[in-house]
Amino acid sequence: MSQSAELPSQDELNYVTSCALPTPWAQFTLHAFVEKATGKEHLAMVLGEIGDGAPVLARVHSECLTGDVLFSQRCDCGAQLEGALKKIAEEGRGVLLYLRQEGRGIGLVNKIRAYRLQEAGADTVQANEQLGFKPDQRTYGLVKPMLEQFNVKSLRLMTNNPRKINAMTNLGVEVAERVPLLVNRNAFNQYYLDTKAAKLGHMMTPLMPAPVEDGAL
Ligand SMILES: Nc1nc2c(ncn2[C@@H]2O[C@H](COP(=O)(O)OP(=O)(O)OP(=O)(O)O)[C@@H](O)[C@H]2O)c(=O)[nH]1
Ligand SMILES: [Zn+2]
Repeated sequence: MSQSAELPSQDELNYVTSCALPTPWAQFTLHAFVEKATGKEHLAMVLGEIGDGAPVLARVHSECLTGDVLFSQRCDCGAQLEGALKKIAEEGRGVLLYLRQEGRGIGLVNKIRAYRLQEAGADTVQANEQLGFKPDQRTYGLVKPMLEQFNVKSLRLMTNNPRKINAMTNLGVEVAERVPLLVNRNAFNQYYLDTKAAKLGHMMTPLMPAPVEDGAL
């Protein structure tokens, strides 16, 4: 996505269709969008009446195929995805946007390259930089037109990432409340989570300054 994608515009996105999506926790409605510039297919999972003006429990989730689908313990993405859907189901109302910006925007193959550099000693930020990328290449401009589709203007946003909250505010999407989403800290991802807290500003307490031991991954 270009910088101009930060500007809210329905012109960037086609709303296509929807279907029922039963999950272990609730039956959501799955909505499909196509980004005009890239052809990328973005998704929204909706539960309950979200267009009534009251702040909506929401997760803006960036694709992580390894964590969301392949059960990777290197990160917290899969557990955050499940945790967010469970919370929405418990309340009976909410939305999860699934944005196709894998690997903080560098793509799946490059993320695997970055993981290999991390096995050689780089942290998650250094690995991106060694590959010539910014630590986080993501943009959130599509969130605005996706939410407009459902008449949602205010979020109770499940995130630990202050830059995501700022991005929403800059788009004109109100974050009425931040809901922490601290799940699945484990031996394989504690250094990654601590690096996110120390270098990317994520709101979680760094506990382990030392890197993962050789051979742990
Ligand atoms: N480049 C890169 N991307 C990663 C790495 N680990 C996870 N990701 C990607 O990071 C994205 C998730 O970002 P996070 O920083 O974990 O979380 P966040 O979405 O910014 O913040 P939260 O809302 O608190 O979850 C997904 O797109 C993952 O594929 C990594 O080591 N390198
Ligand atoms: Zn992940």
